[in-house]
Amino acid sequence: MTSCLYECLYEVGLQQYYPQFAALGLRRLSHLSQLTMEDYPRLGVQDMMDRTRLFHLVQLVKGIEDEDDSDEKEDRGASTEAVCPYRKPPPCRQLDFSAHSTKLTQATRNPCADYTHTPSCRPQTDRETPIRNVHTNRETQRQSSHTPTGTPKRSARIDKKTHRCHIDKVKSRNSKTREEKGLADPSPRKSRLQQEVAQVYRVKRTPSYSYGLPMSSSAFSTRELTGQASVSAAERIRVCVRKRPLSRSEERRGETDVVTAGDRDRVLVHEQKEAVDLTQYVLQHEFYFDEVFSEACTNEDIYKKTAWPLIQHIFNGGKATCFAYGQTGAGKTHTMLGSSPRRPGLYALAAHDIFARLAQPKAGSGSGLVCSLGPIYVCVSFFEIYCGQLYDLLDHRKRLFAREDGQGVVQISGLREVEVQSVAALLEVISWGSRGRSRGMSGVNCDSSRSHALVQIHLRDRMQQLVGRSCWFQSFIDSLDSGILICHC
Ligand SMILES: Nc1ncnc2c1ncn2[C@@H]1O[C@H](COP(=O)(O)OP(=O)(O)OP(=O)(O)O)[C@@H](O)[C@H]1O
Repeated sequence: MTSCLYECLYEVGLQQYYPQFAALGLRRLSHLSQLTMEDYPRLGVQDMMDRTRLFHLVQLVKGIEDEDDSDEKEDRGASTEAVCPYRKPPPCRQLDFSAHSTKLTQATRNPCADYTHTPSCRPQTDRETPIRNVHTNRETQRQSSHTPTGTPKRSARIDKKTHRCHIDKVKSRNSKTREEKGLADPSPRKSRLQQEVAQVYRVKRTPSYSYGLPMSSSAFSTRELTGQASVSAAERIRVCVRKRPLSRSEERRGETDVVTAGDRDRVLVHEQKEAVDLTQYVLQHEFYFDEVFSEACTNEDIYKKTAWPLIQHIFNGGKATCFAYGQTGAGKTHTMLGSSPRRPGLYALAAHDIFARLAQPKAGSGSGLVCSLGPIYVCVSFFEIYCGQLYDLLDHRKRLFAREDGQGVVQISGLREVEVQSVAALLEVISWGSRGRSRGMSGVNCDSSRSHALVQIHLRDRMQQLVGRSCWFQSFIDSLDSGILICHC
């Protein structure tokens, strides 16, 4: 660890400070171990990110020095232990999860070290349980190099890589020295950095913890009791989650996937955290839903479990709503419209089923549909809510108004309804209407729909009476008597 200070500073993106380091006589990597945080301003390191990077680098150098020291002590034999009264205990963060309060974790103070291990001030709660060190160094590197929002953090990325490289260099130098001295190679020991893996804590569900299904929900209690994700017929609103894979551009940017679609009803969100002593750890949140679809699921899988039962419901004279909700770029359009004609979305799959059902002989009576007045017609309307205003997408974006009728039911006055007689016609109407939607570019989606869209498919008898209705929302919800909420993440 004699030189390569510039090289190391360069690796962590701090090379611009090298002249100040040199001016203050810091020319070797080993000199960094003398630095304290009070020295940072004198070196011109004011920026918070740069301070963090420098801190990590200094800790690394100290770790390597400690390792060298203990290696040498081992080489010299146990008798030398008596010479140094301060045998350094292994670094150990004792996290006390029994307290509810904001009791601070106190790291073991090392009398030999020339720095004080800053106590972590992460609030301790009995909802957080350390589970295991799940990440290898490489995984930790991936995890820790990103903020929870996925922004790459150069310092952390560089840290582990550079540090490893230096550990290897130092180790090879040490072993050479040992060989020269004729000493035996000590048993392989893991370096401090190699031992440094992100702790994962899972947030446990407690009565006051209300993520996911309400604890009062029948599904929740059934699941709790039987351990199964059974769905009771009485459940009228189901909430499902679809997780999309990282996009190519996200992968290119090296972003981390922080969501895991667990079992069929569970989602895990891995929240990257950093304690004040800059220790990285991961807080895992568990969320429960009626159904969880992983990135491996197709639109067909989702349709079968979500929208298909709704179609059966409308043929029994009911009203149903399918509401796709999620932040921009989460995959609502992908689910609802599909990505290509060969990979249809929920609209198309539903349209096929509706017309297939209508084509069945005695569709009305056989299916339980109330259609004593003869054949049933399929009518479509399509409008959007943009900046608080309603626009008819099937009528040249005509401005619409929501009004309450005598029964207190909200009606969209002036909304155009188009009768369709085939699947192709229905899809053509939807795709024609979609072209009129307000679009824009968002941070994560270059072709982002900037409005809330609402497709309604009405089944009417020849007296124009409504005998069944399905609504297909993207982002917007209305009163519904039965429905599916597909959240996207
Ligand atoms: N499950 C998925 N599998 C593969 N790619 C997906 C998936 N979900 C979304 N994508 C892709 O992600 C990108 C954004 O998806 P999409 O346009 O559907 O998002 P959105 O939620 O409708 O966004 P916005 O609200 O901005 O319109 C698209 O390129 C889409 O193909």
